[in-house]
Amino acid sequence: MPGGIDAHVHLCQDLETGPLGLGGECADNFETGSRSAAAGGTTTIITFATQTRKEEDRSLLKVVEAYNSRAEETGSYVDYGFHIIIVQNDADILENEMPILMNDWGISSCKLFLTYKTQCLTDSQLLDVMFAARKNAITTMIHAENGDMIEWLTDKLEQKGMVAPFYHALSRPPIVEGEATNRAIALAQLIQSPILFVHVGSVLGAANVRRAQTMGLPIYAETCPQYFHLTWDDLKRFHSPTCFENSKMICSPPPPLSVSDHEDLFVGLANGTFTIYSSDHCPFRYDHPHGKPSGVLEHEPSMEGELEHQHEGKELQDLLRRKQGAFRFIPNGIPGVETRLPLLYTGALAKGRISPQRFVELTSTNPAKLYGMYPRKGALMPGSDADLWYPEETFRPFHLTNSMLHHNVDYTPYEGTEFSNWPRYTILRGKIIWANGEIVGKVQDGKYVKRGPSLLSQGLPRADRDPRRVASWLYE
Ligand SMILES: NC(=O)NCCC(=O)O
Ligand SMILES: [Zn+2]
Repeated sequence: MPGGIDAHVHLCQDLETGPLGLGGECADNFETGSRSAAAGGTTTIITFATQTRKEEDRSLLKVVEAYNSRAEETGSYVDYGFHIIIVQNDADILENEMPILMNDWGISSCKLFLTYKTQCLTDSQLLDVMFAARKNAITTMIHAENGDMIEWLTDKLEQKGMVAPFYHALSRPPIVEGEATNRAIALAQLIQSPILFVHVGSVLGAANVRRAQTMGLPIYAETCPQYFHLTWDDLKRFHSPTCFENSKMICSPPPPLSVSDHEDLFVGLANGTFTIYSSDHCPFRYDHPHGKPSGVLEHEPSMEGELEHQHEGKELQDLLRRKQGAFRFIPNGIPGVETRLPLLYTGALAKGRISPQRFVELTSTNPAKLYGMYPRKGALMPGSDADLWYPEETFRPFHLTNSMLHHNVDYTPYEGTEFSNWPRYTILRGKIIWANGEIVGKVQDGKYVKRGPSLLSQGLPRADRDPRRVASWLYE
């Protein structure tokens, strides 16, 4: 199969993923994250360069340079690129720097947030950035959750003492994604802009996407393994519902309520509602004070009467065993770059839910087309990069343990899950980098990928272009 392209990987990133934009420390750098990608059959990753609202981050170009130097510091086992996360609607920057991002850096995608206090944009700010992106053939990616709903519900849950990790999902019921996808679709429709929803995790979100697609709007959606392999029950997997260890399963949007949601989402994988399948690898350690334990350490009531120095090793683990913390302070995100392809193989392809062709589209060809890398990437054709992965022809299923993985995270949400296949070889531009369970590539093998415009968003949408209904006149 063509090498996997994982278009949603957080590495070396300053992550501010709590409802108030609280940060956690990203556990993987380009060395460990790309090593994990290679071992899971992925040959290209697109990671994030993140603007903040600090004055020194006004320039998007400076942000990209800084993130690129993080990649160059260690090197990468697989090819890599960046999406730019934009959190300001600075007119000068958008006008002057977007063309340079596109033409000089080959960064043809930006990500915007409808949640997280430190990142989220208002509707008019969203329109500013989407409009600028559209004019530069840059694809807009949207994290679609209604931040105000989340914050309001979080406050109410806290007032009732419902703060354990298990309650994280109650602060983000499906309507949170439902409202935000609807709103972003309306904004995109208004200014005739293509958008891609990242990590769609609810049946409601998927239905909104499907309805927009049926109207002929250029709306695309990404989904991720956690929405097919975890449910709300996994948020109480460890010991008791109030146990802090359940923070290991916290990501946003949360896993769906039940396996019947999985079945509905599998339909979206098969019928094209979902364009791409990425990991949203967002790694936090459980044994690190700036990883998941922030959920206890940042929560004053949990820390009342505790000694200040209880921040490392066994003492930290002991604290986590005793305290439930509060989900508000737990960084959102779970690891998954290595398990992405084997999980889709096991859960969908091997079970006949999707065809081999669809598998390749979701994991490689469509991300290449969507993010301007096709046909260099995402295809087995003369002239394409020889990026491949080989599933085993006959394979004895096994149960995963975290020690088998190559990331720098001390757990996997899929501990104990049975896998019915795993890559025997991963090949990057003709060079074997993973063979028979061993990394055989070098951390300098990966190269930066300069991307072009999206192939999926070229041309105006077929939907209504009447200037009395939508602002098509903007482009005249
Ligand atoms: N998805 C998630 O829980 N973490 C990644 C950061 C984000 O929310 O975009
Ligand atoms: Zn996100």
